[in-house]
Amino acid sequence: MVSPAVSISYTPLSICNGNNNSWSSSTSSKFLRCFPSFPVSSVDDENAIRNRRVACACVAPPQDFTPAKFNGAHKIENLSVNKELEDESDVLIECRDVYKSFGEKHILGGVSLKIRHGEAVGIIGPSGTGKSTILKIMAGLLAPDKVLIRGKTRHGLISDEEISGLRIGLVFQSAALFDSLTVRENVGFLLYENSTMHEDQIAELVTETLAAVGLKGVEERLPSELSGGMKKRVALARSIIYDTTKDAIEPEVLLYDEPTAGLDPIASTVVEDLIRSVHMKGEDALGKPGKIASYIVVTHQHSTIRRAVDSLHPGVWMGQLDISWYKSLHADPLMREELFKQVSYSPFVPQFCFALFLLTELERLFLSSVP
Ligand SMILES: Nc1ncnc2c1ncn2[C@@H]1O[C@H](COP(=O)(O)OP(=O)(O)OP(=O)(O)O)[C@@H](O)[C@H]1O
Repeated sequence: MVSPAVSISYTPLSICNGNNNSWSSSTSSKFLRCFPSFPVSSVDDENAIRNRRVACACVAPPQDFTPAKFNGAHKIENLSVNKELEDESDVLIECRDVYKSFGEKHILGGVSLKIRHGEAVGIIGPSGTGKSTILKIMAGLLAPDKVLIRGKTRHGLISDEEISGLRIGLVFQSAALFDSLTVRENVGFLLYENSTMHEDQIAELVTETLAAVGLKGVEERLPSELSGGMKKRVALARSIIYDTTKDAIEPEVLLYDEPTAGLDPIASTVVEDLIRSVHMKGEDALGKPGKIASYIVVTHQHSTIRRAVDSLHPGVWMGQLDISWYKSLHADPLMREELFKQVSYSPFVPQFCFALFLLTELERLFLSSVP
């Protein structure tokens, strides 16, 4: 299993997205440039917006954390260098310098990220910055313009064959159920189409999988007869069902695109807890351990960050779970406040929090002075 240690400077999943960036090829050194650029770029806010630059903060401290380590930039560099020497064998997906444009619109300008085994990672950022796009690229649904994507055996553009090297599930923002198919047919779709399993076997497995996400007796309903929250749970069930007649073909990585968008707080909580429960560190509604090794959640909801990515348990902060936050320089101020609030709850990172807080306040002061 994974090395849980994550330092401020190390980026288990780091996005730095900017057309103008001049990072070097090493992931860690990219982040070193990215992080200090946070307040500096704010000085050139117009530029930052034009370049759609997304800065990232990775706030889980390393295992051997002592507050003294977060005294200054030189410390951050040292930590980063240490991490660079670490074993990379637990990296499930690595994207390096992913570029994507739609016509004249440059959406991703050199995004780099790593997903390690066991990580639960959140991605936040304003609308239109390419969060869904990067998920689709990772899932192989979109071809990037220029890229190096590594997923176990996978290099370059993703093909079906290569995907078999790493099993990825994607839960779409809209649930994306087939309206004319029943819940059973939706959840078992892949198995009906692609497996040698008998129909009764699939039906049984569908019922079991639905029960794992807390849904019972809805197998024969149409999607139009479900609430928004139920649809999301059906979509989740569809993404975690797998052919039990084969060895290990359940997805290893699940990508959630705004899984709680449009849900009320209670329905959101249910989905957030489900996301946790299907992770290998969780337990599903039937009490079985989850099978998903790692997941990424794109979200705009504070509660989802808190519940599905960041549980403020000290263990989390000590590295049982890696947490990354992405934030835009012009991000939703509430989201940013949430980030700092959560960070500052942690007794382990007071100095880092204080530094971030100061930087934010400085940036805010500067922005408020811009006419
Ligand atoms: N297939 C496509 N063709 C053309 N433009 C696209 C396509 N997919 C996405 N875009 C554009 O790319 C940009 C980024 O889209 P994306 O959905 O990745 O953003 P996002 O960060 O996930 O936004 P949101 O938070 O609103 O979901 C948007 O401006 C969108 O219009």
